[in-house]
Amino acid sequence: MSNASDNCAVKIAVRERPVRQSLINSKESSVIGYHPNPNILIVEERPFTFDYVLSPEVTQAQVFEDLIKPLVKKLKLGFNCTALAYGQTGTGKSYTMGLDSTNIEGEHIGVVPRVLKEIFSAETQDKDNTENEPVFKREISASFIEIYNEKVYDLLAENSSEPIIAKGFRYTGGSRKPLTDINECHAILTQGSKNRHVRPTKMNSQSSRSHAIFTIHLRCILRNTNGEESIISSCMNLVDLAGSEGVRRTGHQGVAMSEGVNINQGLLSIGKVLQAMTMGSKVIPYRDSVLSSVLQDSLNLNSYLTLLACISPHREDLSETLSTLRFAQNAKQLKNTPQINSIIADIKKNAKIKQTPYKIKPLQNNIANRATPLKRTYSAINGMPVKSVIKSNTFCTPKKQRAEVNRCNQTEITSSKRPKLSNVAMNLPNMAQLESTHNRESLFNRSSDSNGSLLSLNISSSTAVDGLVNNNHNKGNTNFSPVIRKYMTELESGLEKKFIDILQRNLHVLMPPQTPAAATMAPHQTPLTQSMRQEIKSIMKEVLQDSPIKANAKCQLFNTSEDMFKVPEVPQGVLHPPKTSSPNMKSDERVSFTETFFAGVNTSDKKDLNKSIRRSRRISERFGIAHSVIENEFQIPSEPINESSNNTSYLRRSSRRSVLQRYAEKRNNGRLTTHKELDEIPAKSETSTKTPNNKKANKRLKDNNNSLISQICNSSSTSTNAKSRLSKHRKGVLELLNKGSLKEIQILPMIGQKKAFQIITQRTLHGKFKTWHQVEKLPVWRGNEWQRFSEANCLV
Ligand SMILES: Nc1ncnc2c1ncn2[C@@H]1O[C@H](COP(=O)(O)OP(=O)(O)OP(=O)(O)O)[C@@H](O)[C@H]1O
Repeated sequence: MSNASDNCAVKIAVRERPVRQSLINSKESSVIGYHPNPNILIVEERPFTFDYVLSPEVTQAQVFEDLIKPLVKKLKLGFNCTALAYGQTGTGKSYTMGLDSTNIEGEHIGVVPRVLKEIFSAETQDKDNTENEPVFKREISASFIEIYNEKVYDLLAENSSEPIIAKGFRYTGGSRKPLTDINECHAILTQGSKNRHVRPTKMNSQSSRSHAIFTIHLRCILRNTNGEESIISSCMNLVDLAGSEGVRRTGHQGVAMSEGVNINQGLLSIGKVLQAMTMGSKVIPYRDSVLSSVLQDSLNLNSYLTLLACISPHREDLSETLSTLRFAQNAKQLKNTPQINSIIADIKKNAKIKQTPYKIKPLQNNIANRATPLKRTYSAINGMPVKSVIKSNTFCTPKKQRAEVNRCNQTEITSSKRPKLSNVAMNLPNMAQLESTHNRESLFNRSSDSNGSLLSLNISSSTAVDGLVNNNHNKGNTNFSPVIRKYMTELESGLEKKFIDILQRNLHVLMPPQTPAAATMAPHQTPLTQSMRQEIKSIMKEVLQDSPIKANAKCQLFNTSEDMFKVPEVPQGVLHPPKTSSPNMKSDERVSFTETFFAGVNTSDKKDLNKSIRRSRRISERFGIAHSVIENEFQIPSEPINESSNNTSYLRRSSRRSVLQRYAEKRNNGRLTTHKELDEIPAKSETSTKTPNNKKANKRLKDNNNSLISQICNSSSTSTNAKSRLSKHRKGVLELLNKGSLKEIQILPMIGQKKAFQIITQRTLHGKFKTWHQVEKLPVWRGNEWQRFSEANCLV
């Protein structure tokens, strides 16, 4: 057996079960091979690497020591933890987790009873250990539920045969039984295990037909020498998933078969959740099944996760074994960043904190939510790792907890060669500090670091910048200015959160350390540096772009003159109005193009301009004009302006798009291509002149597109009245939506493949769209998508 660091948030282990009794005489050799490297397992000559590889000889006690005991430590420190047993039916998941009531004592005792024993024995030790910060009170409770046929059953309830939650409802928790000693634990474990749905199958005489979740809730009330109390609450989910199974092998029919289908569906949804988490998706498909929705609070990036994949040594189980190993390997990609969120959650219980106008939770959550794999590394605050920020925001931690936080921070920083931040973690405000300030900002007040870096977010010691913050030292209450508050009430709730978040993230920029000169000035006279202006501008842009606030509001918001937001002059030679007498474009084409392209384009904004350039490409396709003509005509740069090094995504997307287009053209010609051939195809404009086959395809495509599009162009040119031109244009676009193919509809700005598909589906369902109102009411638009679509297509 190998080991992984205790600090690693995700641990993946594989355990091979012993040979089944029924096959013991077959003398068949195991399909599982072991490598000299203890982390590597070989199946059919394919190596798989895991944190722990457990052979059949590994005992239950060793499994607990290596995999679960570290989780118990984290649980006591206030982290949420999850241990998940996954694998084929009959591979020992229930045996390992200890949820099968026959193995509650002796050497075969499983994970759950061992965890409970550990918690109770640790409690006694803690009481004896005077060095630790005193735990005034510790409350342990447990809940035990199962998910059977997409319904949740409370195994500890009196009437456990009645489901408590069915699909579509949000699970809020089963009944919690308080535990005071180990005997009570055994009693509830036996009770719950007996109530589980079990059925003998061809593979396992005691096969669990449900996913079981045993949750241990721990709530510690700490009281320091001053009599101040703080609460840590955390939970540990011990999950015994039902075994994946093929109907063919279990030979099930009827109810048993539908059980199997539901089991597999639940497991599939867990796989999807883990995959979405590893990919850093914003949307995690928790709602796909009851199992994933119940595990929503434990299967996230904020908790410690140990996955135990159970496999069989038998050749007949090989495909299931490989599938389990693949599942475990995918889960290995997870990079969780656990937090002691339970303390933060408990802060709101403090009455004094409750009085503060702006909540702590949104910011904490925002930082936490940003901790996706992509964004996890740095927070917006001074490049501090998000983990450090969150941890340094925790306070009134017991000694052990603080030491743990420091250790985590230091490990992380040294490993990534970041500037030393240990003093941030060391300077955690304690309860007394909190009491003395008892305001929202105390959470963000970090002692400034020795280098005088921007770590100092101490609002009360900074000068308020241009009315942004209204300091009132006497009242001990620092707050946003009334101006900001006024506009914040106008913001939609989602935007308000975003606004607070952005402001708070940027406070260090808005409030530089007080200089002697600045101190003598009235707040509204405090000079704004160029970088501050830029920062404020970007904040405002981010916040206000979708908001209903009037344009001049931003000036009032920052109590400053309009020139702060003055846009720089249009860069020369970047984008020019159309030439009036170019032989390249027909006048009607120019009118339509100008209308479409210049609508809402802010030429001074590079980002906006780049967007427009992309749009110009789509529009040129729509008008069937070579893009080079439009580029010449309007002097649009052929490549977007480099905003920053990370702006290559556009280029990548564009090149991918062109490859796809070229591929589609080849396919239209009825020829299958290899990638090599594909690379040899010249770009679209060239193909039309060089390859006869492609020429044909191009013509066909172009004709299709342009028959509809030309109507828009022609109609625009014939009318002189702007209003009637607009209505004709709207009609033309509507016709495109009504008649266009998937590809044609995608030509429209703001319409991607998915949206085009949705529109066509709606068209098929309900018939042609007669008015724009019908289009607007389609369920395909989310948020402000409709608005953006209508603006981009000049429909308003
Ligand atoms: N490592 C092991 N050592 C000893 N016995 C084991 C081991 N693993 C499994 N077994 C035995 O194999 C049998 C099946 O195990 P178990 O019921 O835990 O499988 P399971 O994966 O939970 O199956 P299902 O998903 O169908 O519930 C049990 O009788 C158990 O005692």
